[in-house]
Amino acid sequence: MKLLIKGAAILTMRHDAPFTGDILIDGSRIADIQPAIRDAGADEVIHAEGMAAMPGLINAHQHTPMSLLRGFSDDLKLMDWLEKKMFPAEARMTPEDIYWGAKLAMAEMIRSGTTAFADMYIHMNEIAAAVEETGMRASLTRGLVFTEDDGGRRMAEALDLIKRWSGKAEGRITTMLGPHSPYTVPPELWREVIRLAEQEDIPIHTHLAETVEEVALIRERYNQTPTEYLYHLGLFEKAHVLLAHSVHLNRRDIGYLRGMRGGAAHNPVSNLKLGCGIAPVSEMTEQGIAVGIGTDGAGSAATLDMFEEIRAAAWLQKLDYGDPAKLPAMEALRMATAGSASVLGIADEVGTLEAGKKADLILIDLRKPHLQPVHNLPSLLAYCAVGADVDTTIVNGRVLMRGRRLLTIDEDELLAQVSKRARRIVEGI
Ligand SMILES: CSC[C@H]1O[C@@H](n2cnc3c(O)ncnc32)[C@H](O)[C@@H]1O
Ligand SMILES: [Zn+2]
Repeated sequence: MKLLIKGAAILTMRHDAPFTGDILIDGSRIADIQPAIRDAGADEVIHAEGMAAMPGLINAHQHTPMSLLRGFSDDLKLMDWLEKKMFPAEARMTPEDIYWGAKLAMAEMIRSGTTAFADMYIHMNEIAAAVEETGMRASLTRGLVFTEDDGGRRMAEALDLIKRWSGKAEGRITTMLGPHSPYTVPPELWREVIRLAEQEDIPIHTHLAETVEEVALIRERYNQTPTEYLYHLGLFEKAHVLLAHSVHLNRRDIGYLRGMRGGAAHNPVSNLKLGCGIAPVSEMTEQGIAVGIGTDGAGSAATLDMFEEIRAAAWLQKLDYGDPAKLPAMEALRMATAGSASVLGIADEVGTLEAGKKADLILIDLRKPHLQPVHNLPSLLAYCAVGADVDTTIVNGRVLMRGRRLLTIDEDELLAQVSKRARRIVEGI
């Protein structure tokens, strides 16, 4: 199947300068990308004059089923929010709830231009099934919270996920191991996970240094910063690691991350809403550490619109330094595409628009008052666009949304399932 996109304003992310041109997709990959592609023998043509084409956004840290908990509990400190509200609600979620919650998140992501995401949660078989059906790309992780002995059940589930789903759904699914954080997993289990990750070459997805309370707790327990603690366990040397949040890192901590495989997933809106702080993403990138952008779950972030995150990331760096030159538009867009792809370990395949790469891309309709005139395309996309401006979403060469109509999800059925399940889960909590 050959699909030709004609006349778009193309931002490849490999080069800074946009150009007007055509993109030829053959099967799951980009076959050609040029100012004009003639006689390509395409089965289908999308006329994209007036639209921008860019790589699909990659949400580098998510808990998809938490979309069921959106708006249920806000304005609390992280630990209160997790322990008093989220954990009790999650304990009530059935595998079917997880499936529909994940699908709700995927509908929102496809609608707002996200083509791939990294997810950490429970009941991962149901999430994997939803990924297979919706056509998205995902890195899936069974979250491991070892607050009490569970006889190794959670670890067995984590390994089962990896065995069952790595490389599945036409190669759209990858997997990681997911020790939740330095404060919910004891050192002996961290050692076991790191040993396994090194031995089997499995990446690790974790939360790091999200709050000052976490920093104080790890200081009290181990007399180290959270980053120092994981460094001394050998984490950054032995595995590819996805570090969600990474807010409270000092200069020495950033030094421990230099040369690591993977990188940090910056979650600016969640950090703002939970009052956590501003992650030192400019220092990290200056030190050669890859940084991607994610939303965190909709329970903390509110929406899964990556355009909001791109904007928040840029605003926060400018504010933090009192310098509007910090995190310019192009760099913020690159963070949410190529940066996230590096953190997920899929940068060879996605994150930029290039012949030979997987065809994960979006078309944004610029024919709107808030997106005119087009003086500078990266500036419009980073500072003015919203998820609802996305017209078309393509993953692995397959069109998942066209003209804002979802093609792999029955939204009426989805919304009916979600409303009845969400009410039952939170009742009385
Ligand atoms: C065991 S699956 C993942 C686990 O993470 C919880 N979670 C959601 N948001 C955050 C956050 O910002 N920091 C730490 N943990 C978070 C979620 O509720 C799941 O229980
Ligand atoms: Zn999280």
